[in-house]
Amino acid sequence: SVKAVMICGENGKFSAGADIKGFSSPKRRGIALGPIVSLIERSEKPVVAAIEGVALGGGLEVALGCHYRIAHVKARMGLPEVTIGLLPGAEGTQRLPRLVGVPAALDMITTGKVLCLVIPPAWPKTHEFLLPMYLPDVDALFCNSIFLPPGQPLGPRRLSLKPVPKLPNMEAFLSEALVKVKKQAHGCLAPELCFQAVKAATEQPFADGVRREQELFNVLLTSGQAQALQYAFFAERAVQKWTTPSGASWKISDSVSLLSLGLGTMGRGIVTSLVKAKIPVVALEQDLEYLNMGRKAVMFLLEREAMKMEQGAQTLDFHNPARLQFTVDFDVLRDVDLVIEAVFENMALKKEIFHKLSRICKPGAFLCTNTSALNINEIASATSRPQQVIGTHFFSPAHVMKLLEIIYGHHTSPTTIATAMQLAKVLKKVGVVVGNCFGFAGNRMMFPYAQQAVFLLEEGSRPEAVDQVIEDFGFRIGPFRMSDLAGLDVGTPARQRHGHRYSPLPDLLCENGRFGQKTGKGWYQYEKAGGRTAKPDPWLHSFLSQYRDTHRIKTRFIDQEEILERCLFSLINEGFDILAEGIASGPEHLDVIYINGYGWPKHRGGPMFYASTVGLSRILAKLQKYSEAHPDVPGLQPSAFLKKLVAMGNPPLKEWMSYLSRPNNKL
Ligand SMILES: CCCCCCCCCCCCC[C@H](O)CC(=O)SCCNC(=O)CCNC(=O)[C@H](O)C(C)(C)COP(=O)(O)OP(=O)(O)OC[C@H]1O[C@@H](n2cnc3c(N)ncnc32)[C@H](O)[C@@H]1OP(=O)(O)O
Repeated sequence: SVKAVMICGENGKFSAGADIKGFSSPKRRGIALGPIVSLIERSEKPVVAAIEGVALGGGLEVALGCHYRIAHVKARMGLPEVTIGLLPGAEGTQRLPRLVGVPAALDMITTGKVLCLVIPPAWPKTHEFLLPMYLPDVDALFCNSIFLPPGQPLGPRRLSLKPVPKLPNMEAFLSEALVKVKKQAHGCLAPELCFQAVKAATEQPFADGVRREQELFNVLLTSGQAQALQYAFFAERAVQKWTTPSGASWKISDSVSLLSLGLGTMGRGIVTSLVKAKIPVVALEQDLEYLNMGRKAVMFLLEREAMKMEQGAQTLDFHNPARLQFTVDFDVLRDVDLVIEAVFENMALKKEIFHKLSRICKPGAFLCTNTSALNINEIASATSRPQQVIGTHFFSPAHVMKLLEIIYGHHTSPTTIATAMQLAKVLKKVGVVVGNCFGFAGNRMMFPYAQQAVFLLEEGSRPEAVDQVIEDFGFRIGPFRMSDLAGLDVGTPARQRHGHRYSPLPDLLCENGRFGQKTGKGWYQYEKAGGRTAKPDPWLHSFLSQYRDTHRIKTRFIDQEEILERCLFSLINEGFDILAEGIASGPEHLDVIYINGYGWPKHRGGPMFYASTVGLSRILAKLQKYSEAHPDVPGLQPSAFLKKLVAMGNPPLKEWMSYLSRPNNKL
């Protein structure tokens, strides 16, 4: 007597797919979702997927096995398996191309993008894939009347029986698509295997395509990359759950106004990201000329962001002074709830400004400083409210980069930390709370890495060789290309200083007018000042030879293994010191920082996860070897905490912190 079956989720959500934890569980059992989806599709009774909330991964694959799909206007759908190192393994790579065509299916499956419904102008309107309809309107009657004219056979509704829509130039399209997928993958395996599975749909009958999908799925399931990406998925969520023991929190609502002080590169990005998050913001500069320059730059960024968004300009509403205001009048400080200072990295200037802020701002206002290395306690000491002072280290470009490093000082209150975490959430950034030390967690780990890269040049390598190794590892950009991009005059780096090895190379390049991309030459040469295409530079090669001759450094061939190990192991080594000092609450925090702020390849799970996969004993042995060869480089001397973990038998990463004898977090 059943006329039709409707599958829906509970609590406003269809399904987020398979339980990701299950993939790495030792008790993993082969629960095959594909045959269940096939069974649904073979049903003689019509089956409708009623999608509300999310239909992701295996959830969407179930919907693809149904004969009809209807979706709530706010539904989000996608096959994000690639982002956790897998591919849709329940026949989704074979059904989706049959439904939406190869180009759209490839795009969804190889990127994992999650789609929202685009409501057509003449809504309501039917569409093969997405029929926008509010769920309350859906009932059995609706199913009968709209979908099931009496006697209509279900055959044409079964996707597995449909051919994959042909393209006039399928072969050429696929080879071009493969080049694009490989280029964007940066060494991650899953996008290419996703591609192969979809390609199989274009070449083989459905059943054979499914077999190919299963083979490829199993390759990924057992790969280290899938484990790394799934670790990163949970690590990102765990660090954001950070709370103070008192459970302090503070909600940023529409009635809160924020002020960004300083409209240089960082200030402009910060204002843009606040406006994007629809927080009322006042942008303050010290002088009218800088204000006007800053205003122009912010407006340019906002126009560009609005163009990327559906109905962006109206939504952002940035011409409305209630939303965004520019001023040189410090009196506006009296009314704002939170200030983000983003002036130059100069302690004296910052202290002067914080003294002023503390005098003018209302008593409850929070004072954030955007700094990448300066001492939060010293800045806070210039105020009468150190408990409300906190570091918010944005990454450039601030309206794009996801990381917000949040630094608490000696006196910072839990409420202030909770406020900064809430700010990160509202800005759709990943907030990671760390303690106060020079460079905090991220840059502190970056220093030994950058230092090793320069030492390798002194000893015989070239910028292009070092960058190549690091980029082959999966970083978007190697240390020298990064240095040229940021400018050689930005950053810290006599061959000996305080008894430790030090390289003057970056300074010498600056003295030769080589500041990086902005001057058209740095570690590389560029087509013009401001150019982007790095070319190896014979001038630099001969400069390096002369430098080695002057300092009597014997040039030697340095292989890829040494380049990689000296750069990455020194960075990881610093990470162990940071954990031991309680600057970060756990290895996941450092991994999330590196993935979201420094371009560490996510499929390697972050530096500390990577260390756990390489094996701590191996890292220790290599550091010992390199530090014996370079006794004047402290960054290569193995961390005591690393040594302890090796002595304890190399415990799994989630147990590392339990080997520290004192509580690692003052909060
Ligand atoms: C039992 C398995 C055995 C395997 C044997 C092999 C047999 C082969 C079978 C093949 C079948 C393949 C099926 C399919 O192709 C594979 C998949 O479906 S993989 C999963 C794909 N889905 C996703 O990647 C979705 C990931 N989740 C999200 O994108 C987001 O979480 C969300 C759903 C959009 C919700 O976002 P938010 O509202 O912001 O909330 P959070 O992100 O904070 O999440 C809340 C809470 O839920 C946890 N969570 C979310 N999704 C999953 C998930 N799929 N599995 C497990 N846990 C999930 C998340 O971690 C949070 O948990 P908390 O931190 O609060 O503990």
